[in-house]
Formats: sequence, C-alpha cells, structure tokens
Amino acid sequence: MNVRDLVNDSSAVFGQRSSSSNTMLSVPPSRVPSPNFSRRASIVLIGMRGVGKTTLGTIASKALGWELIDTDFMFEQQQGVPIAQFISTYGWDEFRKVEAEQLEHLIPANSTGKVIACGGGVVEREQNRVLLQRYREHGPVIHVLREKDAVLAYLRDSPQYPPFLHETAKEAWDRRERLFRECCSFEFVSLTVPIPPAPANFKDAITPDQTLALKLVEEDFFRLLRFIHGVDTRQVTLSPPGHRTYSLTLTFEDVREAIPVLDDISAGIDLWELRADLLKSYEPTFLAFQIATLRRYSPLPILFTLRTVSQGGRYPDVSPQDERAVKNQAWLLHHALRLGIEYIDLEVIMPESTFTTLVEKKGNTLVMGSYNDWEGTLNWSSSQTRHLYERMKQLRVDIVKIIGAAKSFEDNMALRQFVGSVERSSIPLLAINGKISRALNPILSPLSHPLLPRAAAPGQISFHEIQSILYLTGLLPAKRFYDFGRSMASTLHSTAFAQLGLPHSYSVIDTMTAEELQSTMTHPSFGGANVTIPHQVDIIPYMQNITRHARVIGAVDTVTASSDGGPNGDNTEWRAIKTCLSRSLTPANVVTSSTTALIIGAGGASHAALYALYQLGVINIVIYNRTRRRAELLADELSKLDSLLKIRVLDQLEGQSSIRPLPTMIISTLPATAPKSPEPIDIGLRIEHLSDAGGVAIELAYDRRVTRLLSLAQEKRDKGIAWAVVEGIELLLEQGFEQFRIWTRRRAPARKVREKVLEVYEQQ
Ligand SMILES: Nc1ncnc2c1ncn2[C@@H]1O[C@H](COP(=O)(O)OP(=O)(O)O)[C@@H](O)[C@H]1O
Ligand SMILES: O=C(O)C1=C[C@@H](OP(=O)(O)O)[C@@H](O)[C@H](O)C1
Repeated sequence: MNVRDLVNDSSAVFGQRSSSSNTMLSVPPSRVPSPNFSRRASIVLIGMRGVGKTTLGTIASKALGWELIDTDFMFEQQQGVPIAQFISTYGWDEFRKVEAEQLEHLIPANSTGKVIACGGGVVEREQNRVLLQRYREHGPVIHVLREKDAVLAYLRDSPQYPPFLHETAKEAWDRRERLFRECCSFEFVSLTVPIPPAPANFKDAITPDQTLALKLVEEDFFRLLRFIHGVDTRQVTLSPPGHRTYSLTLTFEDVREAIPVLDDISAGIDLWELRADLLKSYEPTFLAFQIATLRRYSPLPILFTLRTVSQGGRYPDVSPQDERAVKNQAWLLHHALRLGIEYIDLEVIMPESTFTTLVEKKGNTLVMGSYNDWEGTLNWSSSQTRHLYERMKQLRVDIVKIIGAAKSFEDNMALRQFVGSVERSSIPLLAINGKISRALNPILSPLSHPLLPRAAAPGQISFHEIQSILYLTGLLPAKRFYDFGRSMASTLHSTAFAQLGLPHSYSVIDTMTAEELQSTMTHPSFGGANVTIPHQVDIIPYMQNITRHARVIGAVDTVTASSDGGPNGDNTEWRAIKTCLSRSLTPANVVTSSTTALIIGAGGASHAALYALYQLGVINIVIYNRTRRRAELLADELSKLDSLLKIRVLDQLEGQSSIRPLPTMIISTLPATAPKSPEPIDIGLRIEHLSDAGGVAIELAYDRRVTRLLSLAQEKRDKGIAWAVVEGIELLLEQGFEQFRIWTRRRAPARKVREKVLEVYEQQ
C-alpha cells in the first residue's frame, strides 16, 4: 500500500499503517470473524432531532472522503422551501409522504460510499422502518443518541424546527426510541461535549474551536466504525503462549463513579469486564450511556456480562418456561451487540436457542461462553467437565470460561491437568477456582482492585498481588532495565514498575561508547533499555534485529531482550510524535492528499518527525533548516520511502510564506534556547505560516519554555481559530509509555507516572 492508497482508504477512520510492535494486536487472522458488511457499504444515521446525526455525518464524510447526504437538506432543495414552511402549508401527512418517497429511492440508489443522515421522524412510517430493516442486512444503520436534557434544551432554543403534532418533543422522543431500536443495527451515544460559542461575526456553521471540542466525539464514533468494519476490533492478543492477559471486573452500580479512578485501576489490564447485572438499571438507554462513558475515558475493549443469580450474579434467573423472561434476557444481550461491544459473556445455562441466535448475530463481537460452579460441585477430573468444554466448542464460542471453587490444594492440580489436556484445542480456556489459579491462568484472568467498591467474586485479587505470586513462584523473573544515557526515563519507568508491583529494576548506565554496553545487553537478566543521545546511532551495529521503523529513521531509542539472546532495536520517538499529532488534530483537519506539514530542523528528531507524518498519510512536507544542505539530505533520504511523497526544502522562514496550502501541522525540533543562553531563538516563525483552518504544533525541545509556538497558538485562538500545542515533555512521556508497553506488554498507570515525572522535572 502506498501513501495515496492510504489517504484514499480513509486513514482517519480505518487507521494508519500497521506497526510491527503495536501492543494492541488482534487475535490471529483466522479467529477474526469476517465483518458483516462490505467496507464500502453506506452508513445510515437515524435518531431523534438534534442528537447530532448531521454533525457525525459531516465528521465521517470528511474522514472517509464519502459524500454526505442529509435527507432534510435534500428535501428542502427538492421542494424549494424550508421543511417547517412545507409542513405549515401542506401538513405533516404530506411531509411524511414525500419524505417516504424520497427515501425509497435514495437508500437503494446510494448503498455504497455515502453517509446518509436521515430526518428525525423517519421511523414514524412503517414503510420507512421496513426499508431501514432491509438495508441493515447490507450496511450499518446507526441509531444516534445523546443526553435527553441537552437535546431538549437545544430544541427549545431552535425555532427552525416544525412543532410536533399533539405531543411535546420529550413525548416524541420517548415514543420513537423503541422504533429507532427496531430499525438499527448499531447504536452510538454521542456524549455531549461543551462546545465553545462562535465569535459574533463568524459566518460558517461550525468554528475550528468547536471542531476541536468535537474531537472526543469523533474518536468515539471512529472506534465504532472501525469495529463495525472489522478494521480494529480491539481484540486482546492471547499469544504467544505464556503471555498473561487480565480483565478487571467493574462492580460499580454506575460506571460514572469509576471515572476518577479509571486510570489507576486500568494499569496493567487488557479488558474491562462490565458486570451489567450489578448496574442500578438494565434500561437500554442507561446501558448505552454506561458503555459510552467507559469508552470516552478508556481505549480498552469491554466484556459485557449479565451474570444470573444462580451463577453468582444479580440478574434474575431465567426459567426456560418463562417466555417473557427468556425474551428480556435475549433482548438485553442483543442490545449489547448493538452497542458494538467487543466481548460478550454468555452463560451456557441459558436457553440454547437464545445462545445460538446470539452467536449467529455476534458480528465482530467475541463470545465468551461461561459456566460458574457456584455450588462447588464441579470436578475437574470428571468427564462432565470435559463434556462442558466440548459443548461450548460446539456452540461456537470464541473463549471458554469455567469457574470452580477449590476445596483443597489438590483441586488446583486437577484444574491445571484439565487445562493441560485441552491446551492444543483451538478454543482458548479461562479456568480458575481460587487465588492460585487466578495467578496461573494466562487468559484474561479476572481481577479486582482495592479502589473498586468490592470484588466481584470470592478470591478475586489485584494485578499487583498477582505479580507478587508470580514473582514468588519463580514465574516472573526480575529483569534489569536501563537508561543508556541520561533522561527522565528513569523516574518514569521506576514509578510504573513500583505501581504495578513488577519486580524489575531500572538504572542509568552512562558510557562513552556503545561497545561498552554490549555485555549488559546480552546478560540473561537484561530486560530492555532506553537509549538517549549519543548512542542512538552507534548502538545499531550491536543489534541482532532492528525494526523497519528504526532502520528508516536511522536511530534506535529502545532496546528489548529477545528470546534468542540478542538485543532488538526499535524506535518509539516517531510513534510518540504520531500519537500526539493525531490526538490533537481536529475533525476539520483530518489528513487528506492536500494536507501539508512543516518541519523545522533537520537533525535526528526530524527524521522521526518526517516518518511520523508519512505514517499518518501526509504527503506534502516542507522542511526548513538553517543549514539548507542538511535539510536536502533528509529530504533525499526519506523521499525514497514512497514516490508519492512531495518533500520540499524551504530557503527561509522570514517574510511571506510560500507554502501552499498552509500547513496544519508544524513540528519544530530545534532547542527552545541557544546553548548557554536563556533567550528563546527566533527562527522567524510567524502566525501567517499557519493554516487558518487550525491545526497542531509540536515542539520537540524537551524544555518547558516552548514559547515560540505557544504564543502563535494564542494569537490564532484570539481570532477564533483552534490550535493544539504539544510540549516536549508530553512527547517524552508518550515515548516512555510506548517503551514501557514494548518491554512489559502492559499499560503504565499514566496519571501516577505523569505526576511523578512532573514533580521531578519541577525540582530540576
Ligand atoms: N456530542 C455533542 N456535544 C455537543 N453538542 C453536539 C454534539 N453533537 C451535536 N451537537 C450539537 O447539537 C446540535 C444539533 O446537531 P445536529 O448534528 O444538527 O443534529 P441532527 O442532525 O441529529 O438534528 C448542533 O448544534 C451540534 O453542534
Ligand atoms: O422529528 C421530526 O419529525 C423531524 C425531524 C427533522 O430532522 P432532523 O432530526 O434531522 O432535524 C426533519 O426531518 C423534520 O423537521 C421532521
């Protein structure tokens, strides 16, 4: 794939080039269920007035490069009058009739490559509902929701809408919600973000500052789209054998209570288990908001569990004779699938027809078939347990979960034997019966955390405690990590190791030559190293393997120990730059083939910056460096990456900018101040160099005096134009977190680490 394919292939939604050391890899391809729809299938948005269908439609259409069809807009164009006026002249019936005729042609004729935002009353007519239900077999029909109070307040202040007939907006909302659910295949909650007011004289529909505020909504929406299309289903990697993965069981009655502690409790884990049966309501909109809230604050995938009373939960037991209860349970579990849940727990004791229909309809959701031996009668050595496992395999689950209750130490041995006997089977098994088995089980072991209201099951322990058990039993050898050079990395990594209860150490080795580091890197206890100047280039010959990224950039900043002895070299700087850039780009500035970026400086960091831009799909890149020759060398070298890259060297920054279109991304790799001088260097960067559509600026100088770009950002902001500025320290942290993930395959507790690093930084 070249850059153009990437841009055309909607990189903003469908993700960028894959990176070899991405820690959120999916399960092996054979286990990824094929997506239900073609990636080109049009996206249809339905939902109440004012929830944000047009807003989301605009964001998605820009990112995908697909045309947005707004049916209301189309209606007004065809009829030549605003909808409200049409209705006051001809009445609602006539409006619904014309609306239905329009839709009947529109959807079949635009079934690929379009984003279709429907009018809020589209589900009022049976004919339209049937049309939508038919379309959802072919492509996604997404029901959009937003907080009712916020939408009703917006509608009260919006005189352009026609008044409802014989009912209030709230009554229409309550009546229609069920109809939307009957017609959709997915549901998306666009959580309200505070949108700054537009300046008085602003003419366009939406200001860049407002689009920056909608960035969070964009991220949430793209997450769902990627899931639907099977591009990034966030499945947890369960390989290689022995790699341990963990889930954390959330026991809150309302996940909003978890938000303040979410960062701390998610450290080290791979998956949230949302115990829906413990929530204070099973109402579908409440559930949708619970999941949306969790997703807004955490990228981890979610396992939806509705544990029944006899299986140790709070959801009422369902008797197969009680048709209503069977239907309600099935409906709730289908609702979880509609919310694009990544994993769903299905109790094997539920009526078989419910189970099999859910498996048929699961799309990209992975099914965890579960059995909880709450009464303690399960015998791991018996043929019945074997039969239970085989039964779940027949039911085509993706993961089998069997939970027993150990009565003696021997039960643990029997469990291990059982696990060993099915190890070669194609379906992963999560089997536990107490603390020891929880530590030994490598597959999504369910954990608790002291900050949770309570443990979800007896014997549930924390990530920290499990690490101690693994260390004491010799399964987690203490490794030595190093800083080859001197940086803030020591504070960052030591804090993360301590917080997670990992037994590893971190120390600085300051040598003159890279050669002196060789014996450290080949020692059996070597875990990994962070490499700072001056060794990033000199260390390359001592690497056994080196990633493609590090080779292109020509610098190794992260070393890992490989299983075959030799050290492996990687580069994380580019990934940190890429993350910071994409996190701060507004939906209005998604990368397209005309996106332009400016790099200032031509040293080592500029290589990483240019490579990050290339990975983002940016093809127009301008480099400015005081010594022109160095900029030319950088341009020549990295132009080889792709013939479509247009890299240009700029003679000077001063004066009128000759860059067209103006950059939406600027990366400065120059130090903030000259050596031994407190004065900021003026490189001639002015507000006129930056796009009027807003953008992002990054200052790689690892120094908090990032005055240059900050003042420009302020100037832009004063004019109502959005700018995000990323400081060097933020990049440094991002890079450190990347390294930590590569070494330990774990997420570091970001808030704690950030606080500690900043504290040390302030003291310096
Ligand atoms: N997630 C959100 N947070 C805050 N405001 C939003 C959000 N989504 C949409 N809006 C605002 O709500 C209003 C209605 O949005 P719009 O997309 O026109 O709704 P619809 O097309 O569903 O009627 C607009 O002012 C928009 O800026
Ligand atoms: O609620 C409704 O019945 C309507 C909603 C509007 O669509 P939006 O939701 O796009 O505003 C528009 O079709 C018309 O005013 C009728």
